Formats: sequence, structure tokens, C-alpha cells
Amino acid sequence: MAYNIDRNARCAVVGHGSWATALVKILLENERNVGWYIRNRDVLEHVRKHGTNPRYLRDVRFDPGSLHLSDSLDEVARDAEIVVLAAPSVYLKTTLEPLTEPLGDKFIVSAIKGIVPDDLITVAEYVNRRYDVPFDQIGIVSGPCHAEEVALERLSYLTVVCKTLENSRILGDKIRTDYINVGHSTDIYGIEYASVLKNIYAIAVGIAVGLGYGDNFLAVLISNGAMEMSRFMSQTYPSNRNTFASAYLGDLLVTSYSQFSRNRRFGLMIGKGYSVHSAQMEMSMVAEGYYAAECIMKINRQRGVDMPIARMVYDVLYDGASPSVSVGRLTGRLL
Ligand SMILES: NC(=O)C1=CN([C@@H]2O[C@H](COP(=O)(O)OP(=O)(O)OC[C@H]3O[C@@H](n4cnc5c(N)ncnc54)[C@H](OP(=O)(O)O)[C@@H]3O)[C@@H](O)[C@H]2O)C=CC1
Ligand SMILES: O=C(CO)COP(=O)(O)O
Repeated sequence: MAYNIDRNARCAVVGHGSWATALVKILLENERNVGWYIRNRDVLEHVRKHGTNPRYLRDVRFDPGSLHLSDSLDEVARDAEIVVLAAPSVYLKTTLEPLTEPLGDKFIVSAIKGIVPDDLITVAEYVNRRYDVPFDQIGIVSGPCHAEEVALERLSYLTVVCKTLENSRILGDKIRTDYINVGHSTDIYGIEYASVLKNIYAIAVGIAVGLGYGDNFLAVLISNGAMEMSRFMSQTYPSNRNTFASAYLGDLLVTSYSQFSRNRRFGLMIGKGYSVHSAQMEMSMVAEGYYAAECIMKINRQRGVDMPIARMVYDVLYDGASPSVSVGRLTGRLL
């Protein structure tokens, strides 16, 4: 029997980075109470006492009375029917490690834009395989949306992806606000991969900016990134999708151009001559594209899609290739 989300289902968020914090803020616009799993005791106590996350989006204020805060993942999961995962993909497994509560009767939403390393599968696939959650109980929240702009309540568009549009609409109602517009899709595979690939292309853009390339070249690089993304999806999972929609192209654009993009910032440092290690040390947040570059190269070994931009990023980040030589070589492959 198909799973239908209850309109009154209680929501909980797992993670306490910038996106988790933004999602708690969004959910609280519609929900009386939201569960929030915060692994870090100091952060948890600070949110409880002061109503702000001391590390991320510090200006966002919460009423602690409307939060069910806990450092017990089991407690938070037990109390919710919808569990939103918002930790970086590289920490997903360690974040979920303490969980003993079964997830099979819950609706799990991934707000994560990355591949699960080692397993080389998407978060939806991981949740399905590891926690026996059927795909009709898994959703995705994606779209061109930086947490910092949510904090400022600047108009943003999110896309909710579920196997059925009915569930997507109910979930969408929980995150629609004056400043969040919600679209719907059933393309779980395509939107998960678009969210992963755009991070790699934004690193490529950052590298090019760091090397001194100008806007004319960036436009060419980004349009080739969009084509590479489309090619990957149509060759691996053909579907009648519109990759011009904001969850695909829009997210690529915002991540490539925004001052808030961590992936672009990371690439910029690499282009300016920082080593990978020093660029990571400079970042106080996670650039998912760094991990995605390796995962996608491994995944693509079997699939054989022509991906010169992702290859360039991989060679620079993992193989010690020179950014200027690698981008120079790439210029001959762009259209
Ligand atoms: N930021 C954004 O605008 C958006 C982000 N996303 C996606 O959301 C996901 C989460 O990213 P985001 O919130 O931005 O991440 P941030 O970089 O803001 O936060 C990183 C989080 O990872 C935690 N962390 C660090 N080290 C570990 C560890 N060893 N084990 C477990 N957790 C650890 C940090 O905890 P601590 O502070 O205690 O170290 C912190 O909570 C990503 O997939 C991202 O692509 C999606 C849309 C928008
Ligand atoms: O996914 C995002 C915006 O939609 C966030 O991108 P960054 O991780 O590069 O900041």
C-alpha cells in the first residue's frame, strides 16, 4: 500500500550545520514544534540557553520552547514521523551511527547534496539499503538556495522530490513560507545527481576565477558544466526531465556565482595556488564537491560518460595536477 504522509506529521532535523539550521528555521514557520538532533553538547546547550546556533547562521533566533532538542538521535527519531537529514554526506554514516530506532515506518527526507563515500551511492539509495526505508518513504529537498539567504529571508525556491506528487505537496506545505517558494518533482535520481555534480562544476569555476579567467570564459565553463550534467543523467538514467529547471541548472548557477558558495570559494583558493590541505584548513564549512569529485570519477568508471570538467577537478584535487595546465587543457574541450 502506498505511503501517505500525514499532514500533521511531526518533523525533526538531523545535523547542526548551516543548512540544518536554515531548515529548522523554515520548518518552524509552519510547525508548532520541531525536533532537532544536535550531536555536539556545547552547541546543544547554547541553542537551549540562547536560542541561537553559536557556529552557523548566528543571527537566526529560535524560541527554544518550540524545539525538541536532544543529543540522543533515538529520542529525536522516535518522536518524529518525518526525519530530515542535513549533515554533510561525508559525515552521514558517523552521524547516524548512534541510531538504533528503526526508520522503516518514517518518511526520510535528504537535504544533503553529496554521495555517500565508500558506498558510492546517493543518500536516498543509502537510506533505502541501510535502513530498509522504501523509496516511496524517501524525499529530497533541493534547489538553488544558500542557508545564508534563508537567514536573511531573501526569496528562494526549493524543489521537493518524492515518488508521489501527493507526498511532495504535503511536504512542500511544511516548508513553504513568505520567502520560500516550493516546486515539486518525482525525479529523485536526477535531482540527487544534479546536486552532486553542480558542486564539482562550481569548484571548476572557482579554480578558473582564481587563475584569472574572466566572465566570458566562466559563462562557457558553466554552460559546458550544464551539458556535462545532462549527459551524465541521460546516459545513466534517461528520463523526460527538464534540466533547465531550477533544481538542476539553477543550482549549478547559484553555486557557481554566489558569494556564499563554499564550493566556489574552495576552488578559488586552489586556483590561487593553495594546496588542497591549506584550502580545507581555511574553510570553516564543508565543500561537498571535494568529496563528490572522487566519488563521481569512481562511479563513472563503469558508466563511461565523457566528463572532461569533472575529470579536470579530480586531477587537480586528487592527482596533484597543475590547475593552470589542467584548465588550459580543458579549454580545448569546451564548446
Ligand atoms: N549551506 C547551504 O547553503 C546548503 C547546504 N546544503 C547541503 O547540506 C548538507 C550539510 O551542509 P551544511 O549544513 O552546509 O554544512 P556546514 O559546513 O555548514 O556544517 C558542517 C557540519 O558538519 C559537522 N561535522 C564536522 N565534522 C564532523 C564529523 N567528524 N562528524 C560529524 N559531523 C561533523 C559540523 O559539526 P561541528 O560544527 O560540530 O564541527 C557541522 O554541523 C551538505 O550536503 C550541503 O551540500 C544544501 C543546500 C544549501
Ligand atoms: O547547495 C547550495 C546552494 O544551493 C550550497 O552550495 P555550497 O555548498 O557551494 O555553498
